[in-house]
Amino acid sequence: MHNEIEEILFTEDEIQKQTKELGQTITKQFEGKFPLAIGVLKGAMPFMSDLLKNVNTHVEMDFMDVSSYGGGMESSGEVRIVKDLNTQVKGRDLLIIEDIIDSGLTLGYLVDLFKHRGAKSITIVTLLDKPSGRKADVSADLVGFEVPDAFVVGYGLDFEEKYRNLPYIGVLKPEIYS
Ligand SMILES: O=P(O)(O)OC[C@H]1O[C@H](OP(=O)(O)OP(=O)(O)O)[C@H](O)[C@@H]1O
Ligand code: HPA
Ligand SMILES: [Mg+2]
Repeated sequence: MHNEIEEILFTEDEIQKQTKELGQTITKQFEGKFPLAIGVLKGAMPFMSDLLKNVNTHVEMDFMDVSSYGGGMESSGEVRIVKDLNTQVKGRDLLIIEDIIDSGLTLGYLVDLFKHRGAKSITIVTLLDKPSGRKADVSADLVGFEVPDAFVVGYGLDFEEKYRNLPYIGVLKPEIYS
């Protein structure tokens, strides 16, 4: 698996350090509130797990499974709900947790949906931001790292459902996806 990676962009240590800082910021922002932390499956799972261990105030957790890449490298442009929340968002402070914002179509869809459902506030935290990919006018409130215009894998991010279990973020060797 590791020999299929061309370059490591962010090491496990760098991710852990950044995650700790994001956790501290979120702690300050939500102290005394009881936000609903929404992990966007599947990609956000490792980041959500590490991030929330660094948040020192009460949070409720829920998950939404949406998919638009179907395993490949291009968004179909159609966001499909695979699993909805179990929790009502009306009147709640939401913390949406993403692994990456690329075209922004996934996040744009979720923000519209949660506004429509009557969320009190929506805060977005993403481990990675790829501004060069943007098609929808959305941005995160908190960003771990900015990534260049490349398809990245690891730490939750997949190519054809593989590489999510890498402990770092990297770029695949071209022969893997060509
Ligand atoms: O900004 P966008 O272009 O919409 O891309 C970002 C979204 O795409 C990926 O999810 P994907 O649909 O691949 O599902 P997965 O998390 O199960 O891999 C990623 O985890 C984000 O949720
Ligand atoms: O660069 C990416 N890698 C993996 N999944 C993704 N989903 C959107 N962009 C990406
Ligand atoms: Mg994916």
